[in-house]
Amino acid sequence: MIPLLSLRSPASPSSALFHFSPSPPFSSRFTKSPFRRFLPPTKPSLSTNSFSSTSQQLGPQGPQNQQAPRTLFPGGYKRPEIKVPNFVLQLDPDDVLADDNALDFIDKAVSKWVGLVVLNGGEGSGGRVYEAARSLKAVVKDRAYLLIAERVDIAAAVGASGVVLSDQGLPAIVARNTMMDSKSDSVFLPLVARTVQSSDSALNASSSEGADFLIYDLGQEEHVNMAMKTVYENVKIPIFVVNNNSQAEVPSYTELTKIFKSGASGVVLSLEDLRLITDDVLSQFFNIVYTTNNKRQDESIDELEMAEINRGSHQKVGVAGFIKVEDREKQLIEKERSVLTEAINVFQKAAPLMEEISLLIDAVAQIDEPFLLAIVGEFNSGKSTVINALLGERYLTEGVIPTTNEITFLRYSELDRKDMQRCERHPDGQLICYLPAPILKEMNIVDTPGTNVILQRQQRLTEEFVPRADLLFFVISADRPLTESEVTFLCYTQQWKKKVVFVLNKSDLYRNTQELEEAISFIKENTKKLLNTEDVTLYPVAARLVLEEKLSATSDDGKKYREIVFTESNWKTSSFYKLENFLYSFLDGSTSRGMERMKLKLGTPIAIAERILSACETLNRKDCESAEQDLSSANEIIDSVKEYVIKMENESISWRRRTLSAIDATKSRTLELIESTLQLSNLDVVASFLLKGESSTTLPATSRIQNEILGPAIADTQNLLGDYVTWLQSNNAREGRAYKESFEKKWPSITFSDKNYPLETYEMLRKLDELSLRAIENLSANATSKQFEREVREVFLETFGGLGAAGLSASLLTSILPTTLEDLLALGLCSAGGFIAISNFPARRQGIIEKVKKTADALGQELEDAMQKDLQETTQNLEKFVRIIGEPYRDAAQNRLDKLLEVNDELSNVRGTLKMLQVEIQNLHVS
Ligand SMILES: Nc1nc2c(ncn2[C@@H]2O[C@H](COP(=O)(O)OP(=O)(O)OP(=O)(O)O)[C@@H](O)[C@H]2O)c(=O)[nH]1
Repeated sequence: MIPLLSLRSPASPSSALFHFSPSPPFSSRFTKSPFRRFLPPTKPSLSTNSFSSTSQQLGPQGPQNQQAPRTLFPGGYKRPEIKVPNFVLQLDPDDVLADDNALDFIDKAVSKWVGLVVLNGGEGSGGRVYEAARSLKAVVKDRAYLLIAERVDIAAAVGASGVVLSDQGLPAIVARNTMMDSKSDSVFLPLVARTVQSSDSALNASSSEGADFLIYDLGQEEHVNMAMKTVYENVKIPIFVVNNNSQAEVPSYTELTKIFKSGASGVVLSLEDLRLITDDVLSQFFNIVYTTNNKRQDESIDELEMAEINRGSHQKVGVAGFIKVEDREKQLIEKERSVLTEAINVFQKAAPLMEEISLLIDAVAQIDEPFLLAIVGEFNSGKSTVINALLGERYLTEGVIPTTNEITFLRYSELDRKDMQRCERHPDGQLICYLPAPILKEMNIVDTPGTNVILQRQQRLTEEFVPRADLLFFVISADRPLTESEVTFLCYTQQWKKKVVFVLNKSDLYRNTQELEEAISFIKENTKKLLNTEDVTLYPVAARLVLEEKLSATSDDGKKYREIVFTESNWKTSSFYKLENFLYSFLDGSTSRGMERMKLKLGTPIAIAERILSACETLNRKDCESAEQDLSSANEIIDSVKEYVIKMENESISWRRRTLSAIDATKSRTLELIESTLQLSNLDVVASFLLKGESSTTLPATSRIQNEILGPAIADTQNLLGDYVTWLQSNNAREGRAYKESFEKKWPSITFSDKNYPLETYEMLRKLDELSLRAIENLSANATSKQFEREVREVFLETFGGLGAAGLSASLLTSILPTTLEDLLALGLCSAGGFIAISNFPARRQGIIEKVKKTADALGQELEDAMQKDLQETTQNLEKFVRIIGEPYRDAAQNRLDKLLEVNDELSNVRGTLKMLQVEIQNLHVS
């Protein structure tokens, strides 16, 4: 850790910019940090039953509802970012449960001003806290972070973002791990905040504890201003202040501004406080804050630029931090810049939410920056000591406990004294220190936090920094060569294709060269396998001894040290010199080592681009699959109407059968009646026709036909067909609704107003000509029975009309013969008597029977056709309806697929261009 010799306003409010990542990594001064965009999902997250299961959703608006892909960093976790300045709303369970309006108010508050909601869990009963936490979670959603104070169990149970621990509460690491176990599917690490009441505990919580932010209760501090100053200057995580002893009812606008200006990241408010502060005050406060911050940011950039100019322009000389570069190389750098700029455009199109793209943006912006050497390794391996030994001064703090908590960026600056340095805290949190060490004229060196520290934040900082380094010095401690966690970290560095030089530090711990050689060969053997290369560079060093030698050397620039190195054959010091030589040989672009440095430097952004490209390709492939799936699902739904049609056809068979069997039954009963009426033996009828003539009263059979057969049959059939029509219409309406719902449910992100559909769309579901009903509506029992009577009368008259009263006696014979067979006998007898006319009777009767049968069959056919037509009309209407409402979904899927395929082509082009660029870089040779 850098001793703050001339720390320039390190924690001025300018560091409290708009987003504060709890563990912000390095980012270039002039570009935004890539990790700033690790924002909490401020919009409601993607619903699981959305159109696709992957990143993009269908929609006329395009893929803006894209879900963030998991990060490329190990474990796939992101550190949640806390927006500052911000308000913390602190609530008791009673605030939430006892007050009916509270939830509405909280809803409004999180939509506007409040970024963090803390529910006090310490004192209330577990049940009430849980109940309140659930209600809060339902209201807050993902718009703000919900944290539960002191109750890790409840925070885990309700899926809260994290916990707030009191001064004496659970260790942060225990709370975080418990939360992580319960949130195994979350991309975001849980937040752990600590309530502190003194500057000492604030410092402790932020550094060794690894809390993500602090709630600082000023009520216990005697010298509030002094305590605040100490805390703000030394604590690098967001601090929200609360004054539980304050007499003031509610902080005024002036107070809020004062608190903010003092360096706090925000204020903790109760529900009551927040209710009393008007929206005007809050919006005014935020306006002022943002304006002030923007101004400060601009100012700080100006100052930094000035500092750059004052420092001298050696870093601007040359290209990409190189001296002696040829035109060819310059052209290559420009080419790389343009290729990568184009690649960035494509990546942003392919995966707009992939935060790592900003890594590439930064890398491209830094293409002209000096070579970046990062020293990585486990904590306590001696990273800071190695750097100090390289620089020849104890600039960085060394120690047996984790001492480097931040990314510390070392740059050259001409300062008056050799042991002098000037450090600045970058708005993103890392330290930039300007030192007068000559080696920094040619490269920037970065000290990173140890990788196997229990504080996850530090490990993440280093992991996130790795992609941007041009060369890694992997420091291994001689007392534990190549641990499991080192192997894991090493494999991670290879995901970014990093060139690694191993530095086996603390070699002085070995008793003899044999021990040293054994260690070297053990490390080399294993790293060769791990890195799949024969070319492993390893330097055994004893950095502490070298540093001491250098410090005790009298002359400048370590001349004495070099003399020692050359004169002494002590490997403990001489091997460090080899490491330095290796590094210095990198400096000259006209040598092959220097050229390798150039290749590494140019390779850094390309490796990042390749990694992002692979991620984009995977994402695009999945998205294409899901778009194809969506398209075929939409088509399947539309086509599934055919199955519905078949089902309806099948079901309609029974309706038709019922109708036909009703007609059949009527026909049979009518025929029966005809048979029984049209008999020669039916003397009553004959007599009544013959004697009474046309004016005779209606036959009993006629009224039976009308009242008992046709009347009820027609009414029944009309009802049946009425039911049939209703069945068709209601099925259509229900099915149409179901189709619409299934589209909406499957792809909730797509919303179409009904106005977008043609006017008659919904009408289609009801529309029906009702041909079947119309076919029967004119059928009258009265008219038909009259017709029947006429026919019967005709038959009788034609048969018996010529006999007269005398002839009738012959026919009396038949009065005792009741059946048709008997009719025939009667016919025989009568024929013998010469009554020929009677012989036509059976044929006439058969004629009527045929006629009735024909009429009934024709009616059956007519009804069947009409019913079929009604069915067709309804199913066709449904098909049309489903096509109309399904079309937008299908089109959206098709459009999305087309766009994705376009992006896929562009990604392939990027891959090709990157490959060519890589070949060109590999072909760079010393001229
Ligand atoms: N014996 C021996 N001890 C060393 C050597 N180099 C460093 N140390 C000691 O190892 C301890 C850790 O050194 P640091 O340089 O702070 O280690 P670091 O890797 O930067 O530690 P963090 O910043 O906490 O990750 C200190 O006590 C150093 O004095 C060495 O060459 N030999």
